[in-house]
Amino acid sequence: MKLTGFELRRIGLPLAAPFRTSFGTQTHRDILLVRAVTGDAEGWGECVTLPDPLYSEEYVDGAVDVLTRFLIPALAGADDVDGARVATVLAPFKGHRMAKAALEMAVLDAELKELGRPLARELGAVHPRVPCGVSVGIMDSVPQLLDAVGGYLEQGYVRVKLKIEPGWDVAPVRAVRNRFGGEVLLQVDANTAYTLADARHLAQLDAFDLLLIEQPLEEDDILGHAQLARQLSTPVCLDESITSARTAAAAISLGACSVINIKPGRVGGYLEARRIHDLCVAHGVAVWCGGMLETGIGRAANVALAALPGFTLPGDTSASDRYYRTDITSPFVLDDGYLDVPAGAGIGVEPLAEELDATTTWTQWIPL
Ligand SMILES: O=C(O)CCC(=O)N[C@@H](C(=O)O)c1ccccc1
Repeated sequence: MKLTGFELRRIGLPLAAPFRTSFGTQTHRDILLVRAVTGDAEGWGECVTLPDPLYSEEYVDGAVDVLTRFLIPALAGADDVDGARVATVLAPFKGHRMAKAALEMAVLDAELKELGRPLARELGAVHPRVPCGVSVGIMDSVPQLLDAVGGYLEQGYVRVKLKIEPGWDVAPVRAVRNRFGGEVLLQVDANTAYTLADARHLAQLDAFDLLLIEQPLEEDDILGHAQLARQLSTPVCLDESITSARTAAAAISLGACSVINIKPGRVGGYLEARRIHDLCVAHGVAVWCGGMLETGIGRAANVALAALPGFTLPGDTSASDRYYRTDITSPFVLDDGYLDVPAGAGIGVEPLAEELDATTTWTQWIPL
Protein backbone atom coordinates (compact mmCIF):
# COMPACT_ATOMS: atom_id res chain seq x y z
CA MET A 1 0.00 0.00 0.00
CA LYS A 2 1.47 3.36 -1.03
CA LEU A 3 0.36 6.31 1.08
CA THR A 4 0.36 9.54 -0.93
CA GLY A 5 -0.83 11.92 1.78
CA PHE A 6 -3.21 12.78 4.56
CA GLU A 7 -5.94 15.35 4.93
CA LEU A 8 -6.75 16.84 8.33
CA ARG A 9 -10.30 18.17 8.36
CA ARG A 10 -12.22 19.82 11.19
CA ILE A 11 -16.00 19.81 11.16
CA GLY A 12 -18.50 21.55 13.41
CA LEU A 13 -21.64 19.70 14.48
CA PRO A 14 -24.25 20.95 16.97
CA LEU A 15 -25.42 18.33 19.45
CA ALA A 16 -29.12 17.51 19.29
CA ALA A 17 -29.27 18.46 22.98
CA PRO A 18 -26.74 19.61 25.60
CA PHE A 19 -24.84 16.70 27.14
CA ARG A 20 -23.70 17.37 30.71
CA THR A 21 -21.13 15.30 32.56
CA SER A 22 -19.20 15.84 35.76
CA PHE A 23 -16.48 17.61 33.77
CA GLY A 24 -18.63 19.97 31.70
CA THR A 25 -21.44 20.38 29.21
CA GLN A 26 -21.07 19.66 25.49
CA THR A 27 -23.41 21.55 23.12
CA HIS A 28 -21.37 21.45 19.94
CA ARG A 29 -18.61 19.21 18.60
CA ASP A 30 -15.44 20.45 16.92
CA ILE A 31 -14.34 17.15 15.39
CA LEU A 32 -11.00 16.37 13.74
CA LEU A 33 -11.15 13.84 10.92
CA VAL A 34 -8.12 12.26 9.25
CA ARG A 35 -8.23 11.04 5.63
CA ALA A 36 -5.49 8.71 4.44
CA VAL A 37 -5.01 8.60 0.67
CA THR A 38 -3.25 5.76 -1.15
CA GLY A 39 -2.93 5.07 -4.85
CA ASP A 40 -6.07 2.92 -4.80
CA ALA A 41 -8.22 3.96 -1.86
CA GLU A 42 -8.83 6.46 0.90
CA GLY A 43 -9.54 5.77 4.55
CA TRP A 44 -11.03 7.80 7.37
CA GLY A 45 -10.19 8.19 11.02
CA GLU A 46 -11.99 10.19 13.71
CA CYS A 47 -10.04 11.83 16.51
CA VAL A 48 -12.13 11.75 19.70
CA THR A 49 -10.45 14.70 21.42
CA LEU A 50 -12.62 17.37 22.99
CA PRO A 51 -11.88 21.07 22.43
CA ASP A 52 -10.57 21.31 25.99
CA PRO A 53 -8.36 18.86 27.96
CA LEU A 54 -11.19 18.01 30.38
CA TYR A 55 -11.79 14.31 29.66
CA SER A 56 -8.09 13.60 29.21
CA GLU A 57 -4.94 15.61 28.56
CA GLU A 58 -5.59 15.70 24.81
CA TYR A 59 -7.56 18.38 22.96
CA VAL A 60 -8.34 19.14 19.31
CA ASP A 61 -5.77 21.87 18.62
CA GLY A 62 -3.09 19.74 20.29
CA ALA A 63 -4.01 16.76 18.13
CA VAL A 64 -3.75 18.87 14.97
CA ASP A 65 -0.33 20.09 16.09
CA VAL A 66 1.11 16.71 17.02
CA LEU A 67 -0.24 15.09 13.85
CA THR A 68 1.14 17.85 11.64
CA ARG A 69 4.55 18.29 13.24
CA PHE A 70 5.39 14.78 14.44
CA LEU A 71 3.07 11.86 13.70
CA ILE A 72 2.39 12.28 9.98
CA PRO A 73 6.05 13.17 9.21
CA ALA A 74 7.07 9.98 11.07
CA LEU A 75 4.82 7.91 8.80
CA ALA A 76 6.22 9.77 5.77
CA GLY A 77 9.70 8.67 6.78
CA ALA A 78 8.78 5.00 7.28
CA ASP A 79 8.72 2.23 4.67
CA ASP A 80 5.79 -0.06 3.89
CA VAL A 81 3.40 1.48 6.42
CA ASP A 82 0.17 -0.45 6.87
CA GLY A 83 -2.40 -0.44 9.66
CA ALA A 84 -0.46 -2.92 11.80
CA ARG A 85 2.78 -0.89 11.64
CA VAL A 86 1.42 2.57 12.47
CA ALA A 87 1.62 2.13 16.26
CA THR A 88 5.21 0.89 16.04
CA VAL A 89 6.30 3.84 13.89
CA LEU A 90 4.57 6.29 16.28
CA ALA A 91 5.71 4.58 19.50
CA PRO A 92 8.68 6.93 20.11
CA PHE A 93 6.24 9.82 20.63
CA LYS A 94 4.82 9.82 24.16
CA GLY A 95 1.08 9.90 24.75
CA HIS A 96 -1.24 11.58 22.22
CA ARG A 97 -3.16 8.30 21.99
CA MET A 98 -6.30 9.87 20.48
CA ALA A 99 -4.29 11.52 17.71
CA LYS A 100 -2.38 8.27 17.07
CA ALA A 101 -5.64 6.30 17.05
CA ALA A 102 -7.17 8.58 14.40
CA LEU A 103 -4.11 8.22 12.18
CA GLU A 104 -4.00 4.43 12.61
CA MET A 105 -7.73 4.20 11.91
CA ALA A 106 -7.41 6.17 8.65
CA VAL A 107 -4.49 4.01 7.45
CA LEU A 108 -6.25 0.79 8.49
CA ASP A 109 -9.48 1.87 6.77
CA ALA A 110 -7.60 2.69 3.54
CA GLU A 111 -5.70 -0.62 3.65
CA LEU A 112 -8.84 -2.68 4.26
CA LYS A 113 -10.79 -0.79 1.58
CA GLU A 114 -7.98 -1.58 -0.86
CA LEU A 115 -8.17 -5.26 0.14
CA GLY A 116 -12.00 -5.36 0.28
CA ARG A 117 -11.94 -6.63 3.88
CA PRO A 118 -14.41 -5.42 6.57
CA LEU A 119 -12.88 -4.02 9.78
CA ALA A 120 -15.23 -6.19 11.83
CA ARG A 121 -13.79 -9.37 10.35
CA GLU A 122 -10.24 -8.01 10.68
CA LEU A 123 -10.79 -7.44 14.40
CA GLY A 124 -12.43 -10.83 14.99
CA ALA A 125 -16.09 -9.83 15.24
CA VAL A 126 -18.52 -12.72 15.77
CA HIS A 127 -21.90 -10.91 15.74
CA PRO A 128 -23.73 -9.26 12.80
CA ARG A 129 -25.34 -6.69 15.10
CA VAL A 130 -24.79 -5.35 18.62
CA PRO A 131 -27.16 -4.43 21.49
CA CYS A 132 -27.02 -0.74 22.26
CA GLY A 133 -26.92 1.22 25.46
CA VAL A 134 -27.45 4.92 25.87
CA SER A 135 -25.63 7.49 27.99
CA VAL A 136 -27.84 10.04 29.77
CA GLY A 137 -26.33 13.29 30.96
CA ILE A 138 -26.77 15.11 34.24
CA MET A 139 -30.08 16.98 34.13
CA ASP A 140 -31.58 20.04 35.81
CA SER A 141 -34.19 17.95 37.64
CA VAL A 142 -35.26 14.37 38.35
CA PRO A 143 -38.52 14.76 36.35
CA GLN A 144 -36.46 15.90 33.35
CA LEU A 145 -34.20 12.85 33.78
CA LEU A 146 -37.15 10.47 34.00
CA ASP A 147 -38.62 11.91 30.79
CA ALA A 148 -35.30 11.43 29.01
CA VAL A 149 -34.82 7.86 30.28
CA GLY A 150 -38.41 6.99 29.38
CA GLY A 151 -37.87 8.28 25.86
CA TYR A 152 -34.70 6.23 25.36
CA LEU A 153 -36.34 3.07 26.70
CA GLU A 154 -39.23 3.62 24.29
CA GLN A 155 -36.69 3.91 21.46
CA GLY A 156 -35.49 0.45 22.42
CA TYR A 157 -32.14 1.03 24.14
CA VAL A 158 -31.28 -2.09 26.12
CA ARG A 159 -29.16 -0.38 28.79
CA VAL A 160 -29.17 3.02 30.45
CA LYS A 161 -26.03 4.78 31.76
CA LEU A 162 -26.57 7.75 34.04
CA LYS A 163 -23.89 10.38 34.47
CA ILE A 164 -23.42 11.16 38.15
CA GLU A 165 -21.48 13.65 40.28
CA PRO A 166 -21.58 14.68 43.94
CA GLY A 167 -25.11 16.02 44.53
CA TRP A 168 -26.55 14.10 41.60
CA ASP A 169 -26.18 10.39 42.27
CA VAL A 170 -28.30 8.40 44.77
CA ALA A 171 -31.53 10.37 44.26
CA PRO A 172 -31.65 10.18 40.44
CA VAL A 173 -30.67 6.50 40.47
CA ARG A 174 -33.37 5.72 43.04
CA ALA A 175 -35.93 7.67 40.98
CA VAL A 176 -35.07 5.74 37.80
CA ARG A 177 -35.32 2.43 39.63
CA ASN A 178 -38.66 3.43 41.22
CA ARG A 179 -40.12 4.59 37.90
CA PHE A 180 -38.82 1.90 35.51
CA GLY A 181 -38.35 -1.07 37.83
CA GLY A 182 -35.54 -3.45 38.62
CA GLU A 183 -35.29 -5.15 35.24
CA VAL A 184 -33.79 -2.23 33.33
CA LEU A 185 -30.04 -2.68 32.81
CA LEU A 186 -28.69 0.39 34.64
CA GLN A 187 -25.18 1.72 35.33
CA VAL A 188 -23.60 5.00 36.38
CA ASP A 189 -20.56 6.99 35.21
CA ALA A 190 -18.79 9.43 37.53
CA ASN A 191 -15.97 10.54 35.22
CA THR A 192 -13.50 10.75 38.17
CA ALA A 193 -15.77 13.05 40.23
CA TYR A 194 -15.36 11.31 43.63
CA THR A 195 -12.62 10.46 46.14
CA LEU A 196 -12.07 7.50 48.44
CA ALA A 197 -13.66 9.59 51.19
CA ASP A 198 -16.96 9.17 49.30
CA ALA A 199 -16.85 5.37 49.62
CA ARG A 200 -19.61 5.12 52.22
CA HIS A 201 -21.78 7.49 50.21
CA LEU A 202 -21.22 5.55 46.99
CA ALA A 203 -22.04 2.29 48.81
CA GLN A 204 -25.64 3.56 48.94
CA LEU A 205 -25.74 2.78 45.19
CA ASP A 206 -25.36 -0.92 46.04
CA ALA A 207 -29.08 -0.96 46.83
CA PHE A 208 -29.99 -0.44 43.17
CA ASP A 209 -28.53 -3.53 41.49
CA LEU A 210 -26.38 -1.54 39.06
CA LEU A 211 -24.34 -3.29 36.40
CA LEU A 212 -21.34 -1.16 37.39
CA ILE A 213 -20.06 2.17 38.62
CA GLU A 214 -17.71 3.68 36.05
CA GLN A 215 -14.53 5.63 36.90
CA PRO A 216 -15.50 6.97 40.32
CA LEU A 217 -11.96 8.20 41.15
CA GLU A 218 -9.14 10.06 39.35
CA GLU A 219 -7.75 8.32 36.28
CA ASP A 220 -4.32 7.74 37.91
CA ASP A 221 -5.73 6.33 41.17
CA ILE A 222 -5.53 2.60 40.44
CA LEU A 223 -4.88 1.70 44.09
CA GLY A 224 -7.75 3.91 45.22
CA HIS A 225 -10.10 2.04 42.89
CA ALA A 226 -8.85 -1.26 44.32
CA GLN A 227 -9.57 0.00 47.86
CA LEU A 228 -12.98 1.33 46.80
CA ALA A 229 -13.88 -1.92 45.01
CA ARG A 230 -13.45 -3.76 48.31
CA GLN A 231 -16.06 -1.44 49.91
CA LEU A 232 -18.73 -1.70 47.21
CA SER A 233 -20.79 -4.62 45.96
CA THR A 234 -21.42 -2.75 42.71
CA PRO A 235 -18.71 -3.77 40.20
CA VAL A 236 -16.15 -1.03 39.50
CA CYS A 237 -15.55 -0.29 35.80
CA LEU A 238 -12.61 1.79 34.58
CA ASP A 239 -12.61 4.15 31.59
CA GLU A 240 -10.11 7.03 31.81
CA SER A 241 -7.63 4.89 33.77
CA ILE A 242 -7.22 2.29 31.05
CA THR A 243 -4.87 3.71 28.42
CA SER A 244 -3.30 0.47 27.14
CA ALA A 245 -3.25 -3.30 27.51
CA ARG A 246 -0.47 -2.82 30.06
CA THR A 247 -2.53 -0.53 32.28
CA ALA A 248 -5.50 -2.89 31.87
CA ALA A 249 -3.36 -5.80 33.08
CA ALA A 250 -2.17 -3.77 36.08
CA ALA A 251 -5.71 -2.66 37.00
CA ILE A 252 -7.03 -6.22 36.77
CA SER A 253 -4.09 -7.66 38.76
CA LEU A 254 -4.55 -5.04 41.51
CA GLY A 255 -8.31 -5.68 41.73
CA ALA A 256 -9.05 -2.08 40.69
CA CYS A 257 -11.84 -3.10 38.33
CA SER A 258 -13.95 -6.05 37.30
CA VAL A 259 -15.28 -4.43 34.10
CA ILE A 260 -13.50 -2.29 31.50
CA ASN A 261 -14.94 0.32 29.12
CA ILE A 262 -12.86 0.07 25.94
CA LYS A 263 -12.59 3.29 23.89
CA PRO A 264 -10.25 2.88 20.93
CA GLY A 265 -9.31 6.58 20.90
CA ARG A 266 -8.33 6.53 24.57
CA VAL A 267 -6.03 3.52 24.15
CA GLY A 268 -4.30 4.50 20.90
CA GLY A 269 -6.39 2.67 18.36
CA TYR A 270 -8.58 -0.27 17.39
CA LEU A 271 -5.69 -2.75 17.35
CA GLU A 272 -4.73 -1.92 20.96
CA ALA A 273 -8.44 -2.03 21.79
CA ARG A 274 -8.51 -5.61 20.47
CA ARG A 275 -5.45 -6.47 22.58
CA ILE A 276 -7.24 -5.15 25.68
CA HIS A 277 -10.33 -7.16 24.72
CA ASP A 278 -8.23 -10.34 24.39
CA LEU A 279 -6.50 -9.68 27.75
CA CYS A 280 -9.83 -9.14 29.49
CA VAL A 281 -11.37 -12.27 27.98
CA ALA A 282 -8.37 -14.24 29.26
CA HIS A 283 -8.96 -12.82 32.75
CA GLY A 284 -12.74 -13.23 32.72
CA VAL A 285 -13.23 -9.45 32.82
CA ALA A 286 -16.29 -8.16 30.92
CA VAL A 287 -15.76 -5.33 28.47
CA TRP A 288 -18.09 -2.94 26.65
CA CYS A 289 -17.47 -0.30 23.99
CA GLY A 290 -17.49 3.28 25.24
CA GLY A 291 -18.31 6.32 23.14
CA MET A 292 -16.93 9.79 22.63
CA LEU A 293 -19.91 11.33 20.81
CA GLU A 294 -18.51 10.05 17.53
CA THR A 295 -19.93 10.77 14.09
CA GLY A 296 -20.88 7.82 11.89
CA ILE A 297 -17.18 7.45 11.02
CA GLY A 298 -16.10 6.53 14.56
CA ARG A 299 -19.48 4.98 15.32
CA ALA A 300 -19.06 2.49 12.44
CA ALA A 301 -15.70 1.31 13.78
CA ASN A 302 -16.99 1.17 17.36
CA VAL A 303 -19.91 -1.03 16.33
CA ALA A 304 -17.46 -3.36 14.57
CA LEU A 305 -15.35 -3.56 17.74
CA ALA A 306 -18.42 -4.11 19.93
CA ALA A 307 -19.16 -7.26 17.90
CA LEU A 308 -16.13 -9.10 19.32
CA PRO A 309 -16.98 -11.99 21.66
CA GLY A 310 -15.78 -10.41 24.91
CA PHE A 311 -18.08 -7.38 24.55
CA THR A 312 -20.71 -9.01 26.71
CA LEU A 313 -22.22 -5.77 28.04
CA PRO A 314 -24.13 -3.27 25.88
CA GLY A 315 -21.94 -0.34 24.93
CA ASP A 316 -22.43 3.39 24.41
CA THR A 317 -22.96 2.60 20.72
CA SER A 318 -26.11 4.64 20.34
CA ALA A 319 -27.90 5.59 17.13
CA SER A 320 -26.67 8.67 15.28
CA ASP A 321 -29.74 10.68 16.34
CA ARG A 322 -28.82 10.32 20.03
CA TYR A 323 -26.35 13.15 19.42
CA TYR A 324 -26.81 14.54 15.91
CA ARG A 325 -29.83 15.70 13.89
CA THR A 326 -27.76 15.03 10.77
CA ASP A 327 -24.76 12.71 10.75
CA ILE A 328 -21.93 13.07 8.24
CA THR A 329 -22.51 9.45 7.17
CA SER A 330 -25.70 7.54 6.48
CA PRO A 331 -27.21 7.50 9.97
CA PHE A 332 -26.98 4.54 12.32
CA VAL A 333 -30.58 3.69 13.17
CA LEU A 334 -31.58 1.58 16.16
CA ASP A 335 -33.47 -1.59 15.22
CA ASP A 336 -35.11 -3.31 18.19
CA GLY A 337 -32.30 -2.04 20.42
CA TYR A 338 -29.51 -3.16 18.07
CA LEU A 339 -27.22 -1.60 15.47
CA ASP A 340 -26.07 -3.62 12.47
CA VAL A 341 -22.32 -4.10 12.10
CA PRO A 342 -21.19 -2.45 8.82
CA ALA A 343 -20.44 -5.20 6.29
CA GLY A 344 -18.55 -3.10 3.73
CA ALA A 345 -14.78 -2.97 3.30
CA GLY A 346 -12.85 -1.12 5.99
CA ILE A 347 -15.11 0.74 8.40
CA GLY A 348 -17.90 0.17 5.89
CA VAL A 349 -18.98 3.80 5.63
CA GLU A 350 -17.90 6.98 3.85
CA PRO A 351 -18.69 10.56 4.74
CA LEU A 352 -21.55 12.04 2.70
CA ALA A 353 -19.89 14.69 0.51
CA GLU A 354 -22.59 17.30 0.96
CA GLU A 355 -22.70 16.88 4.76
CA LEU A 356 -18.92 17.00 4.94
CA ASP A 357 -18.78 20.20 2.88
CA ALA A 358 -21.59 21.79 4.89
CA THR A 359 -19.86 21.14 8.24
CA THR A 360 -16.18 21.65 7.37
CA THR A 361 -14.53 24.54 9.23
CA TRP A 362 -10.90 23.86 8.25
CA THR A 363 -8.92 21.46 6.09
CA GLN A 364 -5.24 20.87 5.36
CA TRP A 365 -3.67 18.47 2.85
CA ILE A 366 -0.31 17.00 3.88
CA PRO A 367 1.47 15.21 1.00
CA LEU A 368 3.95 12.46 1.84
O1 LIG B 1 -22.52 7.60 23.57
C1 LIG B 1 -21.51 8.32 23.46
O2 LIG B 1 -20.82 8.44 22.44
C2 LIG B 1 -21.07 9.07 24.69
C3 LIG B 1 -20.95 8.14 25.84
C4 LIG B 1 -20.43 8.89 27.02
O3 LIG B 1 -21.12 9.09 27.98
N1 LIG B 1 -19.18 9.35 26.92
C5 LIG B 1 -18.64 10.15 27.99
C6 LIG B 1 -17.70 9.35 28.80
O4 LIG B 1 -17.03 9.92 29.66
O5 LIG B 1 -17.70 8.14 28.68
C7 LIG B 1 -18.10 11.40 27.40
C8 LIG B 1 -16.93 11.43 26.74
C9 LIG B 1 -16.52 12.62 26.13
C10 LIG B 1 -17.32 13.74 26.17
C11 LIG B 1 -18.51 13.68 26.85
C12 LIG B 1 -18.90 12.49 27.45
